[in-house]
Amino acid sequence: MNYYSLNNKTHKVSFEEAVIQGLAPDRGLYFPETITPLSPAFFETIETISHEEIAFEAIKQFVGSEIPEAELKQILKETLSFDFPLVKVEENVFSLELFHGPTMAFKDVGARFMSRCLAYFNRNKNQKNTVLVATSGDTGGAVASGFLGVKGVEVVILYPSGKVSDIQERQLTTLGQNITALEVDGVFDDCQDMVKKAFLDEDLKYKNLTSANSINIARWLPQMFYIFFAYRELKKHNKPIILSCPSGNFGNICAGIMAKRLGLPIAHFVASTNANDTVPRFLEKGNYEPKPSIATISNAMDVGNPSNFIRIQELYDNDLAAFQKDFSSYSFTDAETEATLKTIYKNTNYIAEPHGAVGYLGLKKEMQQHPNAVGVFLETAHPIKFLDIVEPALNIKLPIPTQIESVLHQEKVSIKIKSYEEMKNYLLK
Ligand SMILES: Cc1ncc(COP(=O)(O)O)c(C=O)c1O
Ligand SMILES: N[C@@H](CCOP(=O)(O)O)C(=O)O
Repeated sequence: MNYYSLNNKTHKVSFEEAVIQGLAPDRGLYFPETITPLSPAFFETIETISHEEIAFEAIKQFVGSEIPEAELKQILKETLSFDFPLVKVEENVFSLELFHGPTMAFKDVGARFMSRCLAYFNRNKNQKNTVLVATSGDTGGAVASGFLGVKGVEVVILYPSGKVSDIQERQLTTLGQNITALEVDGVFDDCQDMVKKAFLDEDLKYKNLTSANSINIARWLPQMFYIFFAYRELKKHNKPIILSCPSGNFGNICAGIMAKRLGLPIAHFVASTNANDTVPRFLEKGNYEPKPSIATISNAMDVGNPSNFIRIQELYDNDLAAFQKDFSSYSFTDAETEATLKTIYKNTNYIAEPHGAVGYLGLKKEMQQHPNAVGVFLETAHPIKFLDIVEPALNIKLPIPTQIESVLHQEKVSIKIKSYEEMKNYLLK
């Protein structure tokens, strides 16, 4: 399979090159040259197929022959070694819990898949790669865990100082070995801009930089799997499906749209955002006007200029009317989010966290227009990661899961930086 740059469609690379480069030399995101729907027979029997087999069917055309079938299946087996439960929250409303992996964030799947693809491509090479990653909270921890100890790979994580939760910060600053955390005096968008700028920097060419953000197709595409897993469980309801993704950088919802292009019958997508409302404003006014990100209690979605929006526009061929038919986007305040955490708990006993609560709000709003539908919102992280918000809001004490316990008493190690030049100096050292 070839991938083209969204800045120049004549620039094409293989899957391997796209994974190793991360971003195209012209700073464009890579996008698959073709998307071929899966056979109707696959969807007819999906409820009888294992997660690993579903994932293999979904991803194989995007990898092509560059990783042999047996190795790809092994990568998927290791990547998907935990549960993705679909939990009924209320009549016709389900939460797809994506937080049962090693760092309790939905990024675990993409990070584990990408690290294994990179290790496969590097198996006979004597070269080093530097993986750069910008995080607003969760990607950093998942990438740190997914790449820990991977031979020939150095990981550098940029995160906005003071804008991630305590547990998120521990997850990305305490592992050591081949993982370094750079604490940036700025917001997430500054971190993402620094990562993108580094790819164009001739002085850094020899570092073999790649990205482990959703910029990288091997981090982004596996996020399609979740929507297949949800459909596997929801199919029996025989109702139109509404999917709400709590959205920040819009990689997850964009992967959901890819799943629809593969034939998955999702009736409508909802991108639910916090106060960072660049996409809801676009849908309302037709102008894409990014603005600096605003700090909220759903901090991992504090993104003012969502990197994947350009991929979504490509999927709809920049046709706003077609896009609006399939897709809505709503923004919610912190007060609404916190009130919703409380209401869900009071009415159903379900413990959500701020990102999931934003997803729930968007789902409920959209479902008013689809009374015969069944809805699913993504619970993208475990509530423990936001205990400062969840515990006082619900007046409960959350037990500490084992995945989190191990980082709680480790010492934070980070390097504070203020500018691109400081990051570059660190990389050149
Ligand atoms: C917990 C959580 N929820 C939601 C999101 C938003 O996902 P996306 O950036 O793919 O829109 C993120 C960030 O990736 C996250 O970490
Ligand atoms: N929300 C993310 C931000 C980066 O997202 P990505 O999917 O584009 O890597 C985070 O939690 O770090």
